[in-house]
Amino acid sequence: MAPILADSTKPNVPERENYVNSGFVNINNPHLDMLTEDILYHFDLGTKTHDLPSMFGDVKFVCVGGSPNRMRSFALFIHKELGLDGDANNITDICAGTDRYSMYKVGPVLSISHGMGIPSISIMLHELIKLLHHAKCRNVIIIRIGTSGGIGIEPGTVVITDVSVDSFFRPQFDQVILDKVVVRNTQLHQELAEELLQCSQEISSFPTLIGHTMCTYDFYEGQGRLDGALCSFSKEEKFEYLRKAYDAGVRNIEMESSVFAAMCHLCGLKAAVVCVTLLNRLEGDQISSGHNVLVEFQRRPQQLIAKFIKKKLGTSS
Ligand SMILES: O=P(O)(O)O[C@H]1O[C@H](CO)[C@@H](O)[C@H]1O
Ligand SMILES: O=c1cc[nH]c(=O)[nH]1
Repeated sequence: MAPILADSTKPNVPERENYVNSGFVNINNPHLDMLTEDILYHFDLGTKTHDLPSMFGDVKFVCVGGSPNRMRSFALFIHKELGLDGDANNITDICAGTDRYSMYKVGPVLSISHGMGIPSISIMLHELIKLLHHAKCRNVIIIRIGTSGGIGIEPGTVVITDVSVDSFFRPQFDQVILDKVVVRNTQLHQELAEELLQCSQEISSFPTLIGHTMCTYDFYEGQGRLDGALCSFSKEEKFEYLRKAYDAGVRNIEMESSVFAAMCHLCGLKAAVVCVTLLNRLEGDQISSGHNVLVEFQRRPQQLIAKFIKKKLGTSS
């Protein structure tokens, strides 16, 4: 078993200490200075081929979510909400040269897809954080707008994560680096979470709460589902586990929040995770709501974030 080390950047320091770097993104990699060109391969962007400061220098909000279609819809929605000039339908995918991720820029808002699971979002975040650094962006807020399975709460509830926990309900992300496991802090920005909750109270058309989010490596066995191709536990064991999770403060389960929280924290990015719950896992495993209901649920985090962005920009009515 590889040794478990705490991250050298003191994972358990109060989060604020990471947000005092004049607002710039903290890149902690001395090797990058040695590169004559940095190629962001999965974005099809690079420091020699693109003028990143002029393309992205004004970005203040980055919204990420699993699906390319959702992130395009969000871009169209935010274009309308911010009352920006031009035809939103002309918004183009900045990463069209690769089919890994989709990226749309709408005024100060960047909307990017990250695929499913920790490895996929982690690759995206490495390149996104370097992009924000190369573009000299300052005071960026990053928010994951996703879907999740709820525990003991009404489907359609929006959960704002205070801390992401692992399958053992520990507030940590274990990053394997070479032959070591480095333990990283998964706390999200508390003030930002409170601000978002405040915004949700002004919308009030759907329930919203702050709670712990459990991040797993899998949708089926990893989330205690009885309906995967493989299942080695009983119904009773499943419910015992989900009840334990609930008692530990977990209100929803998804698959990216831990590495998202850890990487954003280390790089000094103010981050939030806002996920709608598609079902109550104490009532079932299959996502059986109709298409229209699911589409409406997925819009809830978008509505909340649009309200928040407008408020921040001072364009809220
Ligand atoms: O709705 P998104 O952002 O894709 O997130 C959730 O949905 C996927 C599983 O269906 C996982 O990626 C999970 O984290
Ligand atoms: O149950 C669910 C629903 C959406 N996403 C997940 O990861 N789990």
